[in-house]
Amino acid sequence: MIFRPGTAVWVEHPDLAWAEAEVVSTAPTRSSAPSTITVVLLSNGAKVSASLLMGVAMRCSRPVVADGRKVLPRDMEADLCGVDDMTKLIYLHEPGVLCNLARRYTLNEIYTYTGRILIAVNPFAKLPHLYDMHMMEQYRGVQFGELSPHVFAIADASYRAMVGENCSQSILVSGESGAGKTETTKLIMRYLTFVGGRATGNIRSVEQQVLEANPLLEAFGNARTVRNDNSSRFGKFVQIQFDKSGRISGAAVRTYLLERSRVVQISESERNYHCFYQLCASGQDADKYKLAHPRNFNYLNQSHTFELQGVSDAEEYLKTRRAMDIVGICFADQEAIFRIVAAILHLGNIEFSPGEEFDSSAIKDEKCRFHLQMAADLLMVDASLLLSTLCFRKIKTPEGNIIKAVDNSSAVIGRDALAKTVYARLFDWLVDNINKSIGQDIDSRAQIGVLDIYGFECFKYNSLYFGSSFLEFLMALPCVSFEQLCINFANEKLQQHFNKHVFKMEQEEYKTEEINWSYIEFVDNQDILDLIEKKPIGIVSLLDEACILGKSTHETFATKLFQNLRTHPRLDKPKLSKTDFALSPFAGKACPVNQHFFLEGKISNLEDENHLLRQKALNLSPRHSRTGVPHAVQDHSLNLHL
Ligand SMILES: Nc1ncnc2c1ncn2[C@@H]1O[C@H](COP(=O)(O)OP(=O)(O)OP(=O)(O)O)[C@@H](O)[C@H]1O
Repeated sequence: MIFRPGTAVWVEHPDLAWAEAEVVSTAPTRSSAPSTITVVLLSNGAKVSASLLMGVAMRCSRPVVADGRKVLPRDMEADLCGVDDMTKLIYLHEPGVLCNLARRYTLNEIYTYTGRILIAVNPFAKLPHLYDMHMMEQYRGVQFGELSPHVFAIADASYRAMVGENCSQSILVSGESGAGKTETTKLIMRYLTFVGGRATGNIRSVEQQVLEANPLLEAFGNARTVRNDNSSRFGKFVQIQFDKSGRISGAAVRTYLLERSRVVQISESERNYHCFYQLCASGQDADKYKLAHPRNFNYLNQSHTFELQGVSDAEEYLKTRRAMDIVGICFADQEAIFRIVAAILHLGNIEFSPGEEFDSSAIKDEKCRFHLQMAADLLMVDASLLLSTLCFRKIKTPEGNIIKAVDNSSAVIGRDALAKTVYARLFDWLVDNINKSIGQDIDSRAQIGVLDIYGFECFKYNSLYFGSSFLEFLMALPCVSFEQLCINFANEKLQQHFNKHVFKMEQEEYKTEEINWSYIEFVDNQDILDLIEKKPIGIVSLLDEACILGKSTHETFATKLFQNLRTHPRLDKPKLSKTDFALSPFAGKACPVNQHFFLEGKISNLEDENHLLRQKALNLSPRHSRTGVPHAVQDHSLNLHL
């Protein structure tokens, strides 16, 4: 593209993302430097700062100097109402796409296609006419693309492909927190039950059953974040199964990547999982488990947000109980579930002080002893055994086991690891029960899977792990956890799947069939996948190795990482740090900030879930049930073989 005076352009803008502009003049280009051009903003830019545009002060309608690389061509003849498929745009670049979506959004058109991909812009308003029965009737069996873009069209296309090609289908719903993934997933399920509804009169439909299980999944898997009061902190794959005649015959819910770190660590203005607050507000049940206001519990009071606007936790508690009834969880199991929730809160209040011996720990005071006793009683384990499990570790050697005391911070890490694991197992147990209630068809002919999973998370800093000494710094960050690495890795995998099917395989086929086509360039992210997962030298393998070696530190890990992978184009070493490393993910092109994985404190902490808990497995065995805890709960949540 040659920019001449008068050329219509988009110019990157610190507040608006992109602003409409027109080229005034171009500076002479030297081959070594990017050309700079002078443009005039077309909008009233009185409040716009020009600091990002080469730092030159800018005022309304005055020419500004812009970095030539941040100026993109603008289609002057683009339809003011936008186009329903982005592939019709003359310039398919970021400002073109955003402008098209914005134009359509102002006309209440929240859906737009990009080929077979549907982009949904969250309306944050109820649009019942978009999803009523009449709308479903309209989209039924209609060729994709014939009607306006709609989530029902996607669902219909996959249903018809499943029936016509006798082949299972998947729909991926991705986006950042609050984008509307869960709502979209529900709409897809509603449409699928509309076209493939079970021909049974009074049996609750699968959609109803999956939806009825939602309050339960949400109570244990959703939390308030800075972006969404009811953010799902887990990925979900709903499989709707169909029989020979295309009728729904069963369903299953699989969950992924529950954000375990949230159980023990929350940022300001966020909340822990809803169930903790619900139980604290439950009145008699809270008294029974010696619970009080959330501000009294370490796992809840790291943030000062205890309530949600317009939500009564006491009422939500009753709804959760009702959902448990619907899903068929008996009263005894329900009691056991909430005992575990209460136990986790008490566990979090167990604090340690230095023990008498060097590098040892002991329970801090009488108050902590009370919480220890409560946690042990609720988990039905021996209190002194629980304490010694937290304050000592067992090291296996060829000569036999060695029992070694651990210092305060290690005891805290062990405590938190225990809380996270107990919670994660409880969540898995709930999902298993929901699946039993919905009923799966193991003989189904084909299925449609809907994957609702968080998109790339790009915070200023994503932490790989942290030591307690680092906590204050971390509290200031929007969100930090090892899980972000896993989430982004999962998204890289999905991107690779997409690349493989949309670009690689398609183009291979053209080649085989000798079809004349022009090769489409795409960013292949295989190299970032290799960087993370390749064995024996990849980030995960090196981390595993560091965890096995007891003496690893962040420095030794970083040294090893750069020794082995320094030349990898996706790995960067920030200049001013010995322990940071930065990855350039697939989505990094769109993110101004690379993801930094801080490695501070002790890397041996990385043992937490795996190694340390395996150690504890040797120490802590559950006491026999005194009050007849149901087997199912013992199997899945109390008897954790810690
Ligand atoms: N199609 C829609 N129509 C109306 N409102 C919507 C729609 N999609 C989303 N919303 C609104 O946006 C809110 C957030 O949506 P949702 O919970 O689906 O986001 P999400 O992408 O699943 O977020 P998270 O990843 O944090 O769980 C919803 O509670 C709802 O108010």
